[in-house]
Amino acid sequence: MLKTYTDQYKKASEDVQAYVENPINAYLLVKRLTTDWEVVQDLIITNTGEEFIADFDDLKGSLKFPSDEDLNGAAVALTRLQKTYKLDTSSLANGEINGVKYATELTAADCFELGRQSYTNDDHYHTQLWMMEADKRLKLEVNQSVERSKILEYLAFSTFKLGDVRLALDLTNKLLELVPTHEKALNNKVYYEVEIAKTKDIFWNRQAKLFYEALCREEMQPSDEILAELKCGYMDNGNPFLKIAPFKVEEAYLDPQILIFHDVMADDEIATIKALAQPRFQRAVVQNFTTGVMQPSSYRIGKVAWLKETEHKHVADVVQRVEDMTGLTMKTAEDLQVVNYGIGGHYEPHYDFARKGEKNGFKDLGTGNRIATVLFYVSQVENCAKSRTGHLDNFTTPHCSPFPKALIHFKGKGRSGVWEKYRGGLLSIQRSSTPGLSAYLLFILNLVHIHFKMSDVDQGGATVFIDLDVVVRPKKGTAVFWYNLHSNGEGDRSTGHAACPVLAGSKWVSNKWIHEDGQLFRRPCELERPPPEYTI
Ligand SMILES: O=C(O)CCC(=O)C(=O)O
Ligand SMILES: [Fe+2]
Repeated sequence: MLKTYTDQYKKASEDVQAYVENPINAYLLVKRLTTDWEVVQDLIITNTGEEFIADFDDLKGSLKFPSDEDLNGAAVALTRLQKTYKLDTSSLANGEINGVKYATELTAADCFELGRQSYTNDDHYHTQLWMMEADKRLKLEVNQSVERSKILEYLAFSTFKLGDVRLALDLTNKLLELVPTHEKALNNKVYYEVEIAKTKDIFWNRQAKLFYEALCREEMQPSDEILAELKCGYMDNGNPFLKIAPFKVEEAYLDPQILIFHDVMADDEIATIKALAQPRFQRAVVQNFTTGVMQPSSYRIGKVAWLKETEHKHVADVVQRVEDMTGLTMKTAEDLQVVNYGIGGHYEPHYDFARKGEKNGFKDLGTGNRIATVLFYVSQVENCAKSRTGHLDNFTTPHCSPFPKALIHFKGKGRSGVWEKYRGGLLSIQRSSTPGLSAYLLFILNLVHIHFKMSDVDQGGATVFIDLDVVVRPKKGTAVFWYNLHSNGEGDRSTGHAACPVLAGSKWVSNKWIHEDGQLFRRPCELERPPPEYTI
């Protein structure tokens, strides 16, 4: 303890002005004279006589020591600087600012105190950072400057406040290993366990949010192995009309299959859809899982309108196209939903299907659960596709490989399609070898040289699949298709997805939600037995 003071004193005396101008030193100096001083005082009290203590109290009175408020001020100043200039906690604790060593190293106790002060200010983010640093430093200290249990107590609680209940429980368990009778920890443990049990049902937890945000910034993507398997080409699904103009399709993911269809909504259709939707837009609502009530929520910010096929030929044409694209009947589908997001508009991670235990689900509709989604991009978020290059600049998946080595079957048994090679620069079509419903997929080889690169995020608003690391950028006239349910009717939990906040401009999409009823002979069976939808 004494050494800490003499070291600090020596350093400060070299150049008093320079010493206190540094925020780390300023904090340390104030700390030595507040919380640390109390320890000194305690030491003296236990070791010496009354007389000295009287002198000591006089001394403290006359010298005007910094108060707890001063300490808090110094700590807040340091964390503010840390936040503004993104200063790394470990470097600060080493006495460094932006790579330059200015000050004395902090002890575990100094870091702990910074954490404690941050905690007093309800700044759980910095509490967590500093408590973690304190814990790290403590491991290296011979004479431990603070008790680990104290660090863990704050760390666990701030971690809980930051939303990571599981980690909070973990830390609390560690604390209980050290102090099994720690009353607060025992209570918190029970509380955290209950919270975890409750939130099992809530898809929207902090972890999901972190993935969602990272995906929106395009910081993640599927592994190279997965990307290498993705194909793109032309598909006519065996539909005679489409032989002339087959769909231009690419895979964004294989299992579950996510397909991107290009040029499936014409400009005049888009104009009609926008014109019909505009006057009847209403704030988007979501269904409360427990009560079944439709209500506005901060997790979905946008405006919504519904269009019927009977209203306009263009709407009917688009719906017919969905049938052609998917092979699924539209008889039991919901009306076409049009959504408009303004700046900051978004839809946080969710499933399109009704989960087990969800109140109401789609019971009113009486057509079963939402088996599949076709999501049209009715507008392009400005500049979104600007950096894509290549012959087929309509393909948005940057990694799709145009040259399959073998014929790839459209996933599923019932409707087997074939990715066909393009030989010697000519298109060739090969009929699927599977009898019954057949599908065709034309494939262009050799001539197509796709050279895509991931660009910086331009204006946000992508659709992201948070378990798969798939990012689909909005592109006018394009649609994404995926099955929400396994072929046995169980919800596919890997289809969790979200609409990233729009950074600039406005984003229009249109959903066609296809339902289970009537699809028995239309949907291909899955090759493997699907996993059960885990229950809540
Ligand atoms: O707007 C998007 O990108 C996704 C919308 C969506 O997931 C939904 O409306 O259910
Ligand atoms: Fe959705």
